[in-house]
Amino acid sequence: MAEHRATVAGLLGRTPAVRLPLADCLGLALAEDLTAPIPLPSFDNSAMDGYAVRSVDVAGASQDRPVELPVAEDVPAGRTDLVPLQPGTAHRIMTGAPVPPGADAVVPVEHTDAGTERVRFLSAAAPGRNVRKAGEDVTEGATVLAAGTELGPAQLGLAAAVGRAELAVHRRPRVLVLSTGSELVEPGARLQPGQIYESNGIMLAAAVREAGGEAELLRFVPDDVAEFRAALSPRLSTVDLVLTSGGVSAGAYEVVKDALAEHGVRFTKVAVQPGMPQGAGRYLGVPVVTLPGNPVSSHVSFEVFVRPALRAAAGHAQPHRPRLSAELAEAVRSPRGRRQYLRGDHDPATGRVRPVGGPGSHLLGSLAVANCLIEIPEQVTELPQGSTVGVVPLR
Ligand SMILES: Nc1nc2c(c(=O)[nH]1)N[C@H]1C(S)=C(S)[C@@H](COP(=O)(O)OP(=O)(O)OC[C@H]3O[C@@H](n4cnc5c(N)ncnc54)[C@H](O)[C@@H]3O)O[C@H]1N2
Ligand code: MOO
Ligand SMILES: [Mg+2]
Repeated sequence: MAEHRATVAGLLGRTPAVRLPLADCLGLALAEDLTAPIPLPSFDNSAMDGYAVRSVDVAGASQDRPVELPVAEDVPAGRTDLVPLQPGTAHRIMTGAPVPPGADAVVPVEHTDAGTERVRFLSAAAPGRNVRKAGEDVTEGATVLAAGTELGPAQLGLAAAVGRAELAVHRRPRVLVLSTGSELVEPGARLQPGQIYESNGIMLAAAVREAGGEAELLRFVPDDVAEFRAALSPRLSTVDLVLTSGGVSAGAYEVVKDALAEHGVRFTKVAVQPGMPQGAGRYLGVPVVTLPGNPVSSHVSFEVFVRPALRAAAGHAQPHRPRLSAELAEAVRSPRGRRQYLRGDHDPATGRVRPVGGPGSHLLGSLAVANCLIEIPEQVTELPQGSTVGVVPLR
């Protein structure tokens, strides 16, 4: 299990760094430490709409004994010429506008009569009140995001706030998803007896994209070695990974195994259920991971082996999904010797998880209503209701 995971992870190198506009960086991993060329805030500014004052000038002001000052300047946000505040005067100031030199507090407009020529203060203000100090959030030169950080909305906002228009990020890994099987038919077409609709390709391509990769999908490769190689070869030069589904177990017509084993791709049985038959290696120099064809096996083994490897290749410092502990809502049994990934319904509110569907790796219906995988270790055969189990939320 751990060995196969390491093999798959070892196949993929980091994708190169590229500079992209911020709007194209969502979900990607930073390829550089982001430092702040300016502090944040970049200048002392007002937290409130009101009046900038010297706190000593409004000391003792109250509802009953207002203090009145002349309004010498009007400072909206965006005003760039800073006029110092003279003692005994006030500047009308708006939220985000620069606090003038000489002022040490802002009195909110609600604590005044809102005058424009002269203003009456109905309360005092301690020094520093409602002033957002330069650098109190981010100091100039500080590393604000480390390389490997996933760029979400807040991280992109911060990059813009410190003045960056572009960032160096790892480009998305390019994955060719190739589903094999002579029984597979395009969804929407008429099914002959013995045929099924192709579903792994669309599922795996979506999983690749969800993991942060780019997917090219090739869906109807028949169980024929020559046709399989012919489909694969012209695409090898443009992809970082080939991900196949089907044709890897023990029967006849195992097209993936038959086409790739002699080229050095290693096929093994991994002590995991679902997802036992696996293959990994290089075909003509290009990393290949071969997933079993049963839909649940395909999905789960993508989650367990491929997703973390893809995310690590894309530069993510945290390639794994978070793993939680939860309380089993019902007892489970598990065969010895293979780590089980049961499909589960996890309720974060109660911390309880209930297995959904059975262990069969064709049970796509129950996979689709599950929101997590429940991990049962290899040596565990029975767990009573109320046991603590590891849970990997899938969405
Ligand atoms: N004698 C043995 N038989 C099997 C073994 C074994 O060890 N000995 N392992 C079983 C396990 S476990 C799995 S998992 C499957 C893996 O099979 P393959 O990877 O060879 O996949 P196929 O035989 O091509 O297909 C299996 C199953 O999945 C359906 N399938 C395949 N591709 C798609 C697709 N793109 N969309 C929808 N459904 C797909 C296919 O029709 C089969 O029903 O082998 C067991 N057998
Ligand atoms: O490993 Mo198979 O994936 O048990 O169904
Ligand atoms: Mg097979």
